[in-house]
Amino acid sequence: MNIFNKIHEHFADNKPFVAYSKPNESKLSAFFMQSDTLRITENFEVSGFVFAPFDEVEDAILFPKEESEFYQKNIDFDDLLIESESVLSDQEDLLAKEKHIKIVNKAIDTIEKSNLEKIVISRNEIVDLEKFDLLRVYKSLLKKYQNAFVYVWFHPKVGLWLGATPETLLHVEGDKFKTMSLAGTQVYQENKNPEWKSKELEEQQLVTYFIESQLNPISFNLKIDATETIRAGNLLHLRTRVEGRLSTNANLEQLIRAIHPTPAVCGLPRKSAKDFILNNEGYNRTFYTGFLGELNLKNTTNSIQKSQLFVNLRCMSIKDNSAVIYVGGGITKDSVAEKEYEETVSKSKTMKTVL
Ligand SMILES: C=C(O[C@H]1C=CC=C(C(=O)O)[C@@H]1O)C(=O)O
Repeated sequence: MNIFNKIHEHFADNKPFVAYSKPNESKLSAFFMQSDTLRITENFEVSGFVFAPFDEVEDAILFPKEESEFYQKNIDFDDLLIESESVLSDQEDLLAKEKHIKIVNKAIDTIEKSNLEKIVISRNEIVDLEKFDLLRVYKSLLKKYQNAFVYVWFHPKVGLWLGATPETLLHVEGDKFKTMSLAGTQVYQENKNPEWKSKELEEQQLVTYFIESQLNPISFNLKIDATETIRAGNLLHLRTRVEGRLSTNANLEQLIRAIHPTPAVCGLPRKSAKDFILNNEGYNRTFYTGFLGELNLKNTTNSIQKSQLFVNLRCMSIKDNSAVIYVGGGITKDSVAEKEYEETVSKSKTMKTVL
């Protein structure tokens, strides 16, 4: 059966599934579950697909490999036919703007008066939908964001999520791993070379330093590449790739817990930034800024176990007839609250343009 029909059928039958395409791969993979029993993983030792929340005290949901039907298909996403997209009216919610600016100002104030260097402040935006056609929206995401990890994830007891994230949390194969420091944002402009200000350069550098210092005790041969500009839809970010080998006395769980959540989604120092977020954002991020992806799947060519995890950014959950879009940005002492709000507006367009 066509993989899209299978997604449609599974969703109509209210059964759990996930479908995804990895960055720059013309391939769609999917796990289809027969049972809707909610499975979780605490130590990341099992094989399957994991969907983990921002706050590690909440459960990471697992679609176990052995309980799912795994599908994979090569698809040229350029060839996908998409019915015309509806145009959403772009009305600004002034109350939401005021609220975000207020929290950002509080974060700046707290940074100035404490040892906090960075806090990622986010908000959610609810968009009413006249109708929601899952396949149309998912196909639009696949076609539009081919260099992202593009997914649709559903569990009847949890909800429906879609996203197109530019950020890798971890790729692990045997003892080799890769990760990245991704932060700093500006709107992409055609034929214009990006210029980065010190606020963005420092904000991203903090993430790189954090990753390096967290990985040093559990790895060796750590290699940190030069920082580059990457495009993610209508935006540009700063990215530094990091790779290394995991020490023999360390495991995947330690690796994940060492770097999640990075200061690209939480802040620095991690614990105080997280406390600030939980006490001030005023909503539960749930799976936004968590991570998701393949966990301990066997590479068919060399039998080595492989995990490919991505940070859940540029995402939305769908509830009844509305989309909840999640957006945030890194706040430092040099932030200007109004600009930070504008940045979240730009980030919300990644999802809004496909609705
Ligand atoms: C927190 C988000 O983005 C992160 C990733 C890239 C750039 C970011 C920034 O410039 O603030 C954020 O750290 C988001 O998209 O909601």
